[in-house]
Amino acid sequence: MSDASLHSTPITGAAAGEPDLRDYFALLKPRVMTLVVFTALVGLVVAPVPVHPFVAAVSILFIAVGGGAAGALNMWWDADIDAKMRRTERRPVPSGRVSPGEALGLGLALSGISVVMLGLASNIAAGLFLAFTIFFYAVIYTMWLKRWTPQNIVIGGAAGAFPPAVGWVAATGGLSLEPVLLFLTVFLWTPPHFWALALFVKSDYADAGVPMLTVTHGPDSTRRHIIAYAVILAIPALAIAATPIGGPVYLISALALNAAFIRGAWIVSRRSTAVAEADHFAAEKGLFKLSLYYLFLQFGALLIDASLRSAGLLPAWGWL
Ligand code: HEM
Ligand SMILES: CC(C)=CCC/C(C)=C/CC/C(C)=C/COP(=O)(O)OP(=O)(O)O
Repeated sequence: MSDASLHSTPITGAAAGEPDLRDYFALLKPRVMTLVVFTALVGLVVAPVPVHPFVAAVSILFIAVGGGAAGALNMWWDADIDAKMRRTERRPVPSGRVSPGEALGLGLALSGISVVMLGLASNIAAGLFLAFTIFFYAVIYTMWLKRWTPQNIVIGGAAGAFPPAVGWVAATGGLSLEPVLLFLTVFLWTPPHFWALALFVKSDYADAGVPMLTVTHGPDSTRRHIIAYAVILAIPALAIAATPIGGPVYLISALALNAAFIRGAWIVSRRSTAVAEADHFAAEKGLFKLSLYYLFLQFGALLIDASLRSAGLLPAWGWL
């Protein structure tokens, strides 16, 4: 048996059952990927080069397939960790309903298909960028950083931040300031998004031996990190408002959402574990939820400004 298959030995027995299509779909991490794919869609739509709707739809479809492929590779490699955490123990591989080989095969096949199809549908640069993104999540983050350093989320978070830039490259064939700012926004958003959650599922990571910041540096340090990232995040998020893809709707949303996110992070940063435990981590759970609304609404606002612009209702905008 290879190292890799040893690494992802599934639980068998009572927990195991016959797989159905839903198990294979679950390997693609569909819920998390919806937001990833939405950010890629926005990157593609707000780019200054108009894309034929069919090409746009096919490109987004294969970015979604690529994201799913990366999820399957992550679930293949992480089956041993997932088996030790309550949140993840019922996933298809640790529960024994899907074999590690099937998860690996699906991940590799969908990676190949998505990269080639995105390259054909849009351009080679976008295909290569998607391949790099899948590699970054499956290999750099999952196989290397996640088990090695508490900075796993910070560095590995880049994988989840590439998709809007992949969408932009699919439309334009190149990069500029705007996709870099979109990247930075998701990149700096990821640590507070994840650490807020890690504060209330801390014991799970400790049990699985994953060196999350909450485990290695403790909750107080994690709380300070959360407020620091929330404040720095506002810089690229607000800078986008000053570029040609910004607009009044984005500007107002960015001001309101960043203020709300900083406020939520500030409240979390001022709490002790004892206070948090007393109210069942209400503020931490609230911040995690807010993080999801934050990204969805911020990117949604860019779509609204782009629609206003293409309807001729918004003059040229931006000074960056
Ligand atoms: C290294 C980076 C990240 C880590 C470690 C992380 C971790 C997590 C975890 C552990 C959850 C809990 C629920 C679940 O397992 O589904 C979650 C939920 C979620 N994450 Fe992240 N996340 C990361 C990046 C991202 C990115 C880049 C996006 C989107 C742009 C995203 C979107 C979501 C969404 C939409 C949910 C809610 C899913 C649901 O409702 O079940 N995450 N994340
Ligand atoms: C287009 C493309 C290739 C996109 C990839 C997007 C990407 C990197 C998303 C990361 C989000 C995610 C599921 C993190 C979970 O981390 P984890 O695996 O440590 O969490 P877990 O404990 O839930 O498994």
